[in-house]
Amino acid sequence: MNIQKVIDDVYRFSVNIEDKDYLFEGLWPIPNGISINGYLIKGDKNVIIDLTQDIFNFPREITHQIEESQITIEKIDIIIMNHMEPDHSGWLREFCKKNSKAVIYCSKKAVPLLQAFSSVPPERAVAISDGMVLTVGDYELQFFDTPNIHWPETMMTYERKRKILFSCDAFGSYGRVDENAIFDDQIDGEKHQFFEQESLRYYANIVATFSSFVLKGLEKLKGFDVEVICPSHGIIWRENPAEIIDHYKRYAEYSKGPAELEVAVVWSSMYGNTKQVLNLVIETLCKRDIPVHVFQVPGDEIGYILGSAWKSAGLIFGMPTYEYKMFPPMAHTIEELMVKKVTNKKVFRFGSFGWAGGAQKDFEARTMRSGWDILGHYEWQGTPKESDKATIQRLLEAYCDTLIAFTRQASKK
Ligand SMILES: Cc1cc2nc3c(=O)[nH]c(=O)nc-3n(C[C@H](O)[C@H](O)[C@H](O)COP(=O)(O)O)c2cc1C
Repeated sequence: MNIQKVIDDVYRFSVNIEDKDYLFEGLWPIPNGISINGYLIKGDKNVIIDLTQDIFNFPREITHQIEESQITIEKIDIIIMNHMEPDHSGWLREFCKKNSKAVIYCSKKAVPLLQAFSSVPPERAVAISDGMVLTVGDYELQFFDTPNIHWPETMMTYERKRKILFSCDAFGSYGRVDENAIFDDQIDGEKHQFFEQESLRYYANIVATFSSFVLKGLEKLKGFDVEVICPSHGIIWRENPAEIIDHYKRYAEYSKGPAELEVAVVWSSMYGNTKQVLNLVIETLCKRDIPVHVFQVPGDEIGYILGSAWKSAGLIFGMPTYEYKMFPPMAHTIEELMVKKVTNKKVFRFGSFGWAGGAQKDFEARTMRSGWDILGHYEWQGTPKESDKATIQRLLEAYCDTLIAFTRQASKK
Protein backbone atom coordinates (compact mmCIF):
# COMPACT_ATOMS: atom_id res chain seq x y z
CA MET A 1 0.00 0.00 0.00
CA ASN A 2 1.18 3.56 -0.71
CA ILE A 3 0.74 6.66 1.35
CA GLN A 4 -2.22 8.68 0.06
CA LYS A 5 -2.85 12.39 0.00
CA VAL A 6 -6.02 13.48 1.79
CA ILE A 7 -5.78 17.23 1.23
CA ASP A 8 -2.89 19.73 1.00
CA ASP A 9 -0.10 18.31 3.19
CA VAL A 10 -2.31 15.82 4.99
CA TYR A 11 -1.65 12.16 4.15
CA ARG A 12 -3.19 8.85 5.16
CA PHE A 13 -0.98 5.86 5.91
CA SER A 14 -2.72 2.55 6.39
CA VAL A 15 -2.54 -1.22 6.61
CA ASN A 16 -5.27 -3.84 6.25
CA ILE A 17 -5.49 -6.85 8.53
CA GLU A 18 -6.03 -9.54 5.89
CA ASP A 19 -5.52 -12.72 7.94
CA LYS A 20 -8.91 -14.47 7.87
CA ASP A 21 -8.17 -16.26 11.16
CA TYR A 22 -7.26 -13.07 12.98
CA LEU A 23 -9.68 -12.08 15.73
CA PHE A 24 -9.96 -8.33 16.29
CA GLU A 25 -9.58 -7.52 20.00
CA GLY A 26 -8.76 -11.23 20.27
CA LEU A 27 -12.47 -11.89 19.97
CA TRP A 28 -14.24 -10.67 16.84
CA PRO A 29 -13.98 -12.44 13.48
CA ILE A 30 -13.14 -10.07 10.62
CA PRO A 31 -13.51 -12.17 7.47
CA ASN A 32 -13.60 -8.96 5.41
CA GLY A 33 -10.55 -7.53 7.19
CA ILE A 34 -10.13 -4.10 8.75
CA SER A 35 -7.93 -1.15 7.97
CA ILE A 36 -5.82 0.63 10.55
CA ASN A 37 -5.27 4.23 9.48
CA GLY A 38 -3.00 6.96 10.78
CA TYR A 39 -2.39 10.42 9.38
CA LEU A 40 0.67 12.54 8.61
CA ILE A 41 0.74 16.31 8.33
CA LYS A 42 3.92 17.47 6.63
CA GLY A 43 5.44 20.85 7.24
CA ASP A 44 8.20 22.70 9.04
CA LYS A 45 7.10 20.51 11.87
CA ASN A 46 5.83 17.05 10.98
CA VAL A 47 2.85 15.65 12.81
CA ILE A 48 1.53 12.11 13.06
CA ILE A 49 -1.98 11.39 14.26
CA ASP A 50 -2.31 7.85 15.63
CA LEU A 51 0.04 5.02 14.78
CA THR A 52 -0.55 1.35 14.16
CA GLN A 53 -0.49 -2.02 15.85
CA ASP A 54 2.81 -3.84 16.26
CA ILE A 55 1.75 -7.02 14.44
CA PHE A 56 2.66 -8.67 11.16
CA ASN A 57 4.97 -6.31 9.26
CA PHE A 58 2.83 -3.27 10.04
CA PRO A 59 5.50 -0.97 11.59
CA ARG A 60 7.84 -1.71 8.67
CA GLU A 61 5.04 -1.14 6.17
CA ILE A 62 4.03 2.17 7.74
CA THR A 63 7.66 3.30 7.98
CA HIS A 64 7.93 2.61 4.26
CA GLN A 65 4.76 4.60 3.54
CA ILE A 66 5.93 7.57 5.61
CA GLU A 67 9.28 7.49 3.83
CA GLU A 68 7.47 7.73 0.50
CA SER A 69 6.54 11.26 1.52
CA GLN A 70 10.26 12.06 1.91
CA ILE A 71 9.99 12.02 5.71
CA THR A 72 11.84 9.66 8.01
CA ILE A 73 10.64 8.53 11.42
CA GLU A 74 13.35 10.65 13.04
CA LYS A 75 11.85 13.74 11.39
CA ILE A 76 8.50 13.49 13.17
CA ASP A 77 8.16 16.31 15.70
CA ILE A 78 4.71 15.71 17.13
CA ILE A 79 2.67 12.57 17.71
CA ILE A 80 -0.99 12.99 18.53
CA MET A 81 -2.34 9.91 20.26
CA ASN A 82 -6.12 10.14 20.14
CA HIS A 83 -6.48 6.73 21.75
CA MET A 84 -4.13 4.35 23.51
CA GLU A 85 -5.69 1.05 22.44
CA PRO A 86 -2.84 -1.04 21.03
CA ASP A 87 -4.25 -1.17 17.48
CA HIS A 88 -3.29 2.53 17.31
CA SER A 89 -0.48 2.73 19.84
CA GLY A 90 1.23 -0.68 19.64
CA TRP A 91 4.10 0.67 17.57
CA LEU A 92 4.72 3.65 19.90
CA ARG A 93 7.31 1.91 22.08
CA GLU A 94 9.59 1.07 19.13
CA PHE A 95 8.79 4.36 17.40
CA CYS A 96 9.97 6.32 20.44
CA LYS A 97 13.19 4.31 20.55
CA LYS A 98 13.96 5.51 17.01
CA ASN A 99 12.71 9.03 17.59
CA SER A 100 13.61 10.45 20.98
CA LYS A 101 12.49 14.03 20.31
CA ALA A 102 8.83 13.82 19.25
CA VAL A 103 6.42 15.33 21.74
CA ILE A 104 3.26 13.34 22.36
CA TYR A 105 -0.06 15.15 22.65
CA CYS A 106 -2.75 13.11 24.35
CA SER A 107 -5.55 13.41 26.90
CA LYS A 108 -4.75 13.65 30.63
CA LYS A 109 -6.04 10.13 31.16
CA ALA A 110 -3.76 8.80 28.43
CA VAL A 111 -0.53 9.94 30.14
CA PRO A 112 -0.28 6.99 32.57
CA LEU A 113 -1.32 4.65 29.75
CA LEU A 114 1.62 5.87 27.66
CA GLN A 115 3.90 4.65 30.41
CA ALA A 116 2.00 1.42 31.06
CA PHE A 117 1.61 0.30 27.45
CA SER A 118 4.61 1.82 25.72
CA SER A 119 7.13 2.71 28.48
CA VAL A 120 6.91 6.34 27.38
CA PRO A 121 7.68 8.60 30.38
CA PRO A 122 5.17 11.35 31.25
CA GLU A 123 7.85 13.99 30.53
CA ARG A 124 7.43 13.30 26.83
CA ALA A 125 3.71 13.98 26.92
CA VAL A 126 1.64 17.13 26.73
CA ALA A 127 -1.73 16.52 28.34
CA ILE A 128 -4.29 18.48 26.38
CA SER A 129 -7.22 20.37 27.83
CA ASP A 130 -10.61 20.14 26.18
CA GLY A 131 -10.76 22.62 23.28
CA MET A 132 -7.03 23.44 23.33
CA VAL A 133 -5.58 24.50 19.97
CA LEU A 134 -2.11 23.61 18.73
CA THR A 135 -0.97 25.63 15.72
CA VAL A 136 1.56 23.90 13.52
CA GLY A 137 2.42 25.95 10.45
CA ASP A 138 -0.79 26.48 8.55
CA TYR A 139 -2.64 23.83 10.57
CA GLU A 140 -4.78 24.59 13.60
CA LEU A 141 -5.27 21.40 15.52
CA GLN A 142 -7.96 21.50 18.14
CA PHE A 143 -8.29 18.70 20.65
CA PHE A 144 -11.38 17.66 22.47
CA ASP A 145 -12.08 14.97 24.99
CA THR A 146 -14.53 12.30 23.87
CA PRO A 147 -14.36 9.91 26.82
CA ASN A 148 -15.44 6.32 26.22
CA ILE A 149 -15.57 6.54 22.47
CA HIS A 150 -13.89 4.12 22.98
CA TRP A 151 -11.76 4.10 26.18
CA PRO A 152 -11.98 6.70 28.96
CA GLU A 153 -8.86 8.50 27.61
CA THR A 154 -10.10 8.83 24.03
CA MET A 155 -10.02 12.23 22.36
CA MET A 156 -10.47 13.57 18.82
CA THR A 157 -8.49 16.11 16.83
CA TYR A 158 -10.12 18.70 14.59
CA GLU A 159 -8.17 20.71 12.01
CA ARG A 160 -9.98 24.01 12.03
CA LYS A 161 -8.89 25.55 8.71
CA ARG A 162 -9.73 22.56 6.54
CA LYS A 163 -12.50 21.28 8.83
CA ILE A 164 -11.05 17.79 9.11
CA LEU A 165 -12.05 15.57 12.00
CA PHE A 166 -9.55 12.89 13.00
CA SER A 167 -12.10 10.82 14.86
CA CYS A 168 -10.12 7.70 15.76
CA ASP A 169 -12.51 4.81 16.57
CA ALA A 170 -15.65 6.92 16.17
CA PHE A 171 -17.11 6.62 12.65
CA GLY A 172 -14.91 3.58 12.13
CA SER A 173 -15.80 0.38 10.37
CA TYR A 174 -14.64 -3.14 9.72
CA GLY A 175 -13.75 -4.04 6.14
CA ARG A 176 -10.49 -3.76 4.24
CA VAL A 177 -9.99 -0.54 2.30
CA ASP A 178 -8.60 -0.77 -1.21
CA GLU A 179 -5.78 1.53 -2.09
CA ASN A 180 -7.62 3.06 -5.02
CA ALA A 181 -10.84 3.62 -3.06
CA ILE A 182 -10.07 5.29 0.25
CA PHE A 183 -12.71 8.05 0.00
CA ASP A 184 -16.50 7.78 0.12
CA ASP A 185 -16.74 9.31 -3.38
CA GLN A 186 -14.50 6.57 -4.79
CA ILE A 187 -16.80 3.67 -3.90
CA ASP A 188 -20.02 2.51 -5.58
CA GLY A 189 -23.43 1.92 -4.01
CA GLU A 190 -22.68 -1.72 -3.25
CA LYS A 191 -19.51 -0.77 -1.42
CA HIS A 192 -21.42 1.91 0.52
CA GLN A 193 -23.80 -0.83 1.66
CA PHE A 194 -20.83 -3.02 2.55
CA PHE A 195 -19.33 -0.31 4.76
CA GLU A 196 -22.72 0.39 6.31
CA GLN A 197 -23.02 -3.26 7.36
CA GLU A 198 -19.41 -3.40 8.48
CA SER A 199 -19.76 -0.18 10.48
CA LEU A 200 -22.86 -1.58 12.19
CA ARG A 201 -21.06 -4.78 13.18
CA TYR A 202 -18.01 -2.76 14.27
CA TYR A 203 -20.28 -0.51 16.32
CA ALA A 204 -22.12 -3.42 17.95
CA ASN A 205 -18.87 -5.24 18.75
CA ILE A 206 -16.64 -2.37 19.81
CA VAL A 207 -18.59 0.76 20.66
CA ALA A 208 -22.13 -0.30 21.62
CA THR A 209 -21.53 -0.48 25.37
CA PHE A 210 -20.67 3.21 25.31
CA SER A 211 -23.65 4.43 23.29
CA SER A 212 -24.62 7.10 25.81
CA PHE A 213 -21.11 8.57 25.37
CA VAL A 214 -21.48 8.39 21.58
CA LEU A 215 -24.66 10.46 21.84
CA LYS A 216 -22.83 12.99 24.05
CA GLY A 217 -19.94 13.07 21.56
CA LEU A 218 -22.35 13.66 18.67
CA GLU A 219 -23.91 16.51 20.62
CA LYS A 220 -20.46 18.06 21.07
CA LEU A 221 -19.76 17.64 17.35
CA LYS A 222 -22.77 19.75 16.47
CA GLY A 223 -20.64 22.78 17.29
CA PHE A 224 -18.14 21.91 14.56
CA ASP A 225 -18.41 22.26 10.84
CA VAL A 226 -16.97 18.94 9.66
CA GLU A 227 -16.10 18.61 5.97
CA VAL A 228 -13.85 15.55 6.14
CA ILE A 229 -13.89 12.65 8.58
CA CYS A 230 -10.64 10.72 8.86
CA PRO A 231 -11.30 7.69 11.08
CA SER A 232 -8.75 5.15 12.26
CA HIS A 233 -10.65 2.27 10.67
CA GLY A 234 -12.44 2.37 7.31
CA ILE A 235 -12.80 4.90 4.52
CA ILE A 236 -12.42 8.68 4.66
CA TRP A 237 -15.68 10.61 4.37
CA ARG A 238 -15.21 13.81 2.36
CA GLU A 239 -18.12 13.90 -0.12
CA ASN A 240 -20.80 13.27 2.47
CA PRO A 241 -19.48 13.01 6.05
CA ALA A 242 -23.10 13.28 7.24
CA GLU A 243 -23.65 9.72 5.97
CA ILE A 244 -21.44 8.08 8.58
CA ILE A 245 -22.49 10.58 11.26
CA ASP A 246 -26.14 9.62 10.61
CA HIS A 247 -25.32 5.90 10.76
CA TYR A 248 -23.58 6.31 14.11
CA LYS A 249 -26.42 8.45 15.46
CA ARG A 250 -28.92 5.77 14.45
CA TYR A 251 -26.82 2.96 15.97
CA ALA A 252 -26.41 4.88 19.23
CA GLU A 253 -30.12 5.65 19.39
CA TYR A 254 -31.00 1.95 19.00
CA SER A 255 -29.82 1.69 22.62
CA LYS A 256 -32.80 3.81 23.63
CA GLY A 257 -35.14 1.74 21.44
CA PRO A 258 -36.91 0.82 19.37
CA ALA A 259 -34.48 -0.27 16.71
CA GLU A 260 -35.66 -1.46 13.26
CA LEU A 261 -38.70 -3.64 12.61
CA GLU A 262 -36.57 -6.77 12.30
CA VAL A 263 -36.11 -9.85 14.47
CA ALA A 264 -32.93 -11.73 15.34
CA VAL A 265 -33.83 -15.36 16.04
CA VAL A 266 -31.11 -17.15 18.00
CA TRP A 267 -31.58 -20.86 18.54
CA SER A 268 -29.91 -23.98 19.95
CA SER A 269 -31.01 -27.58 19.96
CA MET A 270 -29.23 -30.74 21.12
CA TYR A 271 -31.57 -33.40 19.71
CA GLY A 272 -33.81 -31.39 17.37
CA ASN A 273 -36.89 -31.01 19.59
CA THR A 274 -36.53 -27.23 19.91
CA LYS A 275 -35.49 -26.97 16.27
CA GLN A 276 -38.80 -28.55 15.21
CA VAL A 277 -40.63 -25.25 15.71
CA LEU A 278 -37.95 -23.03 14.16
CA ASN A 279 -39.53 -22.94 10.70
CA LEU A 280 -42.88 -22.14 12.19
CA VAL A 281 -41.33 -19.17 14.02
CA ILE A 282 -39.62 -17.90 10.87
CA GLU A 283 -42.72 -18.36 8.69
CA THR A 284 -44.97 -16.58 11.17
CA LEU A 285 -42.68 -13.54 11.20
CA CYS A 286 -42.19 -13.56 7.42
CA LYS A 287 -45.97 -13.66 6.84
CA ARG A 288 -46.11 -10.41 8.78
CA ASP A 289 -43.38 -8.94 6.52
CA ILE A 290 -40.89 -8.78 9.37
CA PRO A 291 -37.30 -9.37 8.20
CA VAL A 292 -35.77 -12.26 10.15
CA HIS A 293 -32.09 -13.02 10.80
CA VAL A 294 -31.44 -16.55 12.04
CA PHE A 295 -28.42 -17.63 14.10
CA GLN A 296 -27.54 -20.95 15.65
CA VAL A 297 -25.40 -21.29 18.75
CA PRO A 298 -22.92 -22.75 18.98
CA GLY A 299 -21.88 -22.20 15.39
CA ASP A 300 -22.66 -18.66 14.36
CA GLU A 301 -20.24 -16.04 15.57
CA ILE A 302 -21.23 -13.79 18.42
CA GLY A 303 -19.88 -10.74 16.54
CA TYR A 304 -22.53 -11.25 13.84
CA ILE A 305 -25.28 -12.05 16.35
CA LEU A 306 -24.51 -8.80 18.16
CA GLY A 307 -24.68 -6.75 14.96
CA SER A 308 -28.07 -8.15 14.09
CA ALA A 309 -29.43 -8.02 17.65
CA TRP A 310 -28.34 -4.39 17.96
CA LYS A 311 -30.27 -3.38 14.85
CA SER A 312 -33.39 -5.49 15.51
CA ALA A 313 -36.25 -4.28 17.68
CA GLY A 314 -37.20 -7.91 18.34
CA LEU A 315 -35.24 -10.83 19.72
CA ILE A 316 -36.46 -14.43 19.82
CA PHE A 317 -34.53 -17.16 21.59
CA GLY A 318 -35.07 -20.89 21.21
CA MET A 319 -33.16 -23.22 23.51
CA PRO A 320 -33.75 -26.34 25.59
CA THR A 321 -33.17 -26.93 29.30
CA TYR A 322 -29.77 -28.29 30.21
CA GLU A 323 -29.01 -29.31 33.80
CA TYR A 324 -31.85 -27.15 35.16
CA LYS A 325 -30.63 -24.09 33.26
CA MET A 326 -30.36 -22.73 29.72
CA PHE A 327 -28.34 -24.68 27.20
CA PRO A 328 -24.82 -23.34 28.09
CA PRO A 329 -23.77 -21.83 24.73
CA MET A 330 -27.00 -19.80 24.76
CA ALA A 331 -26.27 -18.63 28.30
CA HIS A 332 -22.92 -17.42 27.00
CA THR A 333 -24.60 -15.59 24.11
CA ILE A 334 -27.08 -13.90 26.46
CA GLU A 335 -24.17 -12.87 28.68
CA GLU A 336 -22.47 -11.18 25.70
CA LEU A 337 -25.69 -9.33 24.84
CA MET A 338 -25.83 -8.08 28.43
CA VAL A 339 -22.18 -6.93 28.35
CA LYS A 340 -22.83 -4.94 25.17
CA LYS A 341 -25.96 -3.43 26.71
CA VAL A 342 -28.31 -4.69 24.00
CA THR A 343 -31.43 -3.18 25.51
CA ASN A 344 -34.99 -2.03 24.79
CA LYS A 345 -36.03 -5.14 22.87
CA LYS A 346 -39.29 -7.04 22.52
CA VAL A 347 -38.48 -10.63 23.37
CA PHE A 348 -39.99 -14.11 23.04
CA ARG A 349 -38.52 -17.46 24.10
CA PHE A 350 -39.36 -21.06 23.25
CA GLY A 351 -37.80 -24.43 24.01
CA SER A 352 -38.14 -28.09 24.88
CA PHE A 353 -37.42 -29.76 28.23
CA GLY A 354 -37.21 -33.35 29.43
CA TRP A 355 -38.85 -33.56 32.87
CA ALA A 356 -39.18 -30.31 34.87
CA GLY A 357 -37.50 -27.60 32.76
CA GLY A 358 -35.47 -24.75 34.25
CA ALA A 359 -34.27 -22.82 31.20
CA GLN A 360 -37.03 -20.21 31.40
CA LYS A 361 -36.26 -19.41 35.05
CA ASP A 362 -32.59 -19.10 34.24
CA PHE A 363 -33.36 -16.94 31.17
CA GLU A 364 -35.49 -14.56 33.21
CA ALA A 365 -32.89 -14.34 35.99
CA ARG A 366 -30.07 -13.60 33.59
CA THR A 367 -31.99 -10.94 31.68
CA MET A 368 -33.62 -9.31 34.70
CA ARG A 369 -31.72 -6.04 34.28
CA SER A 370 -31.63 -6.10 30.48
CA GLY A 371 -34.41 -3.64 29.79
CA TRP A 372 -36.01 -6.35 27.64
CA ASP A 373 -39.76 -6.63 27.49
CA ILE A 374 -40.35 -10.39 27.51
CA LEU A 375 -43.69 -10.57 25.75
CA GLY A 376 -44.12 -14.30 26.02
CA HIS A 377 -42.58 -17.72 26.19
CA TYR A 378 -43.58 -21.29 25.51
CA GLU A 379 -42.05 -24.57 26.68
CA TRP A 380 -43.09 -28.15 26.01
CA GLN A 381 -41.96 -31.59 27.11
CA GLY A 382 -40.01 -33.64 24.57
CA THR A 383 -41.19 -33.44 20.97
CA PRO A 384 -43.64 -30.62 20.12
CA LYS A 385 -47.22 -31.76 19.43
CA GLU A 386 -49.57 -30.06 16.97
CA SER A 387 -51.27 -28.36 19.92
CA ASP A 388 -47.88 -26.96 21.06
CA LYS A 389 -47.26 -25.59 17.58
CA ALA A 390 -50.71 -24.00 17.46
CA THR A 391 -50.08 -22.29 20.80
CA ILE A 392 -46.68 -21.01 19.71
CA GLN A 393 -48.20 -19.61 16.52
CA ARG A 394 -50.93 -17.83 18.48
CA LEU A 395 -48.40 -16.35 20.93
CA LEU A 396 -46.16 -15.25 18.09
CA GLU A 397 -49.02 -13.52 16.28
CA ALA A 398 -49.57 -11.45 19.41
CA TYR A 399 -45.82 -10.87 19.64
CA CYS A 400 -45.77 -9.54 16.07
CA ASP A 401 -48.72 -7.22 16.77
CA THR A 402 -46.88 -5.66 19.70
CA LEU A 403 -43.55 -5.44 17.89
CA ILE A 404 -45.11 -3.75 14.85
CA ALA A 405 -46.99 -1.27 17.04
CA PHE A 406 -43.81 -0.59 19.04
CA THR A 407 -41.70 0.29 15.99
CA ARG A 408 -44.54 2.19 14.26
CA GLN A 409 -45.06 4.33 17.30
CA ALA A 410 -41.37 5.29 17.21
CA SER A 411 -41.38 6.15 13.50
CA LYS A 412 -44.27 8.59 14.14
CA LYS A 413 -42.19 10.52 16.72
C1 LIG B 1 -27.12 -33.10 29.26
C2 LIG B 1 -28.57 -32.89 29.35
C3 LIG B 1 -29.11 -32.25 30.44
C4 LIG B 1 -30.49 -32.06 30.55
N1 LIG B 1 -30.98 -31.42 31.64
C5 LIG B 1 -32.32 -31.27 31.78
C6 LIG B 1 -32.89 -30.66 32.94
O1 LIG B 1 -32.20 -30.23 33.83
N2 LIG B 1 -34.23 -30.53 33.00
C7 LIG B 1 -35.06 -31.00 32.03
O2 LIG B 1 -36.26 -30.85 32.14
N3 LIG B 1 -34.55 -31.58 30.92
C8 LIG B 1 -33.21 -31.73 30.78
N4 LIG B 1 -32.69 -32.34 29.68
C9 LIG B 1 -33.60 -32.83 28.64
C10 LIG B 1 -33.69 -31.88 27.45
O3 LIG B 1 -34.08 -30.60 27.85
C11 LIG B 1 -34.68 -32.47 26.47
O4 LIG B 1 -34.12 -33.67 25.94
C12 LIG B 1 -35.07 -31.56 25.35
O5 LIG B 1 -36.06 -32.16 24.57
C13 LIG B 1 -33.90 -31.25 24.48
O6 LIG B 1 -34.29 -30.41 23.43
P1 LIG B 1 -33.49 -30.36 22.05
O7 LIG B 1 -33.78 -31.64 21.32
O8 LIG B 1 -33.97 -29.18 21.36
O9 LIG B 1 -32.05 -30.28 22.42
C14 LIG B 1 -31.34 -32.53 29.55
C15 LIG B 1 -30.78 -33.17 28.44
C16 LIG B 1 -29.43 -33.35 28.33
C17 LIG B 1 -28.87 -34.04 27.13
